[in-house]
Amino acid sequence: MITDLRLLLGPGRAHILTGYVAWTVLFGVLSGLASALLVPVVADLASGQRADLLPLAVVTVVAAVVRYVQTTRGSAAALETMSSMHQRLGDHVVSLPLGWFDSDRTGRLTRVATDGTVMITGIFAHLLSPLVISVAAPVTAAVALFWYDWRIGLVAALSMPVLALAFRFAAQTLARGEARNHAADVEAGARVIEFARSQRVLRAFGRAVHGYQPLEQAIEQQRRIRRRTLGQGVVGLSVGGLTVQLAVTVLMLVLVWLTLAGSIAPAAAVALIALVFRFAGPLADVSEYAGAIRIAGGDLRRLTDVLRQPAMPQPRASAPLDQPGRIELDNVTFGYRPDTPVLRSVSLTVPPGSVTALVGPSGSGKTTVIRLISRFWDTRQGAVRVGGADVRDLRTEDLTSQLAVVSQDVYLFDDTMAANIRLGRPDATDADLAEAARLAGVDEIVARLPDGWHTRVGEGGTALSGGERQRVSIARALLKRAPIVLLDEATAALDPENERYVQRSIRQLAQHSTVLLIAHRLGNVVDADQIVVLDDGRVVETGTHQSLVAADGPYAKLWRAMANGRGWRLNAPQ
Ligand SMILES: Nc1ncnc2c1ncn2[C@@H]1O[C@H](COP(=O)(O)OP(=O)(O)OP(=O)(O)O)[C@@H](O)[C@H]1O
Repeated sequence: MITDLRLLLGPGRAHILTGYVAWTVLFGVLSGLASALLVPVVADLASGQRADLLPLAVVTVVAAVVRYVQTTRGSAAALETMSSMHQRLGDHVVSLPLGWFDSDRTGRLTRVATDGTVMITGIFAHLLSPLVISVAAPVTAAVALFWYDWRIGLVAALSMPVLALAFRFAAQTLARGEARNHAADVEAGARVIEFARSQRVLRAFGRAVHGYQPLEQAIEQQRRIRRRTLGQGVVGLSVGGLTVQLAVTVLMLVLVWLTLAGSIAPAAAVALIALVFRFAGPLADVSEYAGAIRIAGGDLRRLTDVLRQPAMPQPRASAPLDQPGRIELDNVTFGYRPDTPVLRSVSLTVPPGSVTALVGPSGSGKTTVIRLISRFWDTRQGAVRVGGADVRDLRTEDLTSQLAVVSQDVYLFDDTMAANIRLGRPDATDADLAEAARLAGVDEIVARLPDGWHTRVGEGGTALSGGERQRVSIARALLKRAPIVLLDEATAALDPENERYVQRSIRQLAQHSTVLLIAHRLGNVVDADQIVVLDDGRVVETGTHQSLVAADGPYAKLWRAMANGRGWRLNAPQ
């Protein structure tokens, strides 16, 4: 756990944690010492002598001061860990390959990032400190028992490994149960999100009212696992508690025996009983704290696991972009999974300032090409170059400054229309914004919205249609004026009005930028300077529309299928 907390704090700040733990141990030792110093006081009082209270008073005052410092150090360490946690998570998540963000991991990340704050406060305030004190104080009390009577000290020392084993068993049982609970919670959470997201489909097929089986099964499984964990947790805690009781009983028996045998004076025996309870009292809590610490440790580990995920390697400085606007895939073989290649030895060049259309049947790898150029993933074989530089030799900010991406799954933030378009270039003037919006046909959408430019578009842009969202995304790209525009035309929005705007925007974009587009519209394919045909992850043809139709190869078949309204199918009948 300490390693995970250090990782969250980041390099150069681990001393905050070490300092806090040191102060906590010191406080635990002092409170154990204060109990030990009670022994002579009680013994003197029991035998009717005058007791010297000074050492006890000094240690108590010092312990109070140490407690104050320890608590303030604890709050500071908790605050520091929380703020650095969010910062480090944020910094790291943006450097992870997009392949990492599957729905399970995203759900888990959401959970750890939101629960993380509460969890870290809890670790410092309610777990780490009590646990350290509950161990340091009894250990000091055991040393004191040795000091007063080595035989009782020996029994206390011998009981410690047995107690440690019992606490370990309790902690492991609780932690194992919690890990099962967590997995069941994540599964149930993912199914709830799936249920909410699939409402449209479920309702369309009349399934919503009949219950959603995967969700019901996940909730039932969650309930079963929680019940089992609860039972096992009780067993674990009972074993820890009973072992402490056993240790106390043995200590008391030895003490009584030694007193009856005359080895210990009755007054001293009374004082030692107090010390035995001081030894055992905090230990009784250890199994509970240790269990809770293990559980929190599991949560913490899930949080730091995100930080341990290898980030996309970044060069210290970017390679020079000596061929601005040029895109090149050089013998690229890539698969999302190592055993299933999606692109096979793909080589293609998009000259600066040209419009290149990427066509091919569904699943042929067109979107994957765009993802590799954007470096959402790294290719394992071959090279992807942007502006003449391998994308792996460019820092993220330098690569993204070269690219504007208009994808099918346009994400709009729950902000105003203006703010969503300004994402392309935050410092754009109002006039530039209006011009980009006009070209992409967003001004028409804005005119229809109740608050015009100030209308919030809802999370994910739910207030707009698919075609309208893509127009907003094109306006972003127009505003950004990046040297390269990667455009994945929306198949879902093939209405003539959209088509008109997209074509006009592409013409406009082509004036300043290289355009690589995944084309689904006849007009954009015919007008392209170059057409690259992909089939099953391979480039099967390259040329202009005329040359490819004349060649009467795969493109000509595609073209005829498309013109006949049957969509892109390489094997469509001619
Ligand atoms: N994140 C992913 N993980 C695993 N496989 C993926 C992933 N994304 C795409 N694929 C697979 O890679 C192959 C190529 O997909 P890609 O999206 O590049 O094709 P496409 O030509 O753009 O298809 P479409 O025209 O239908 O969008 C498909 O078999 C697809 O199932």
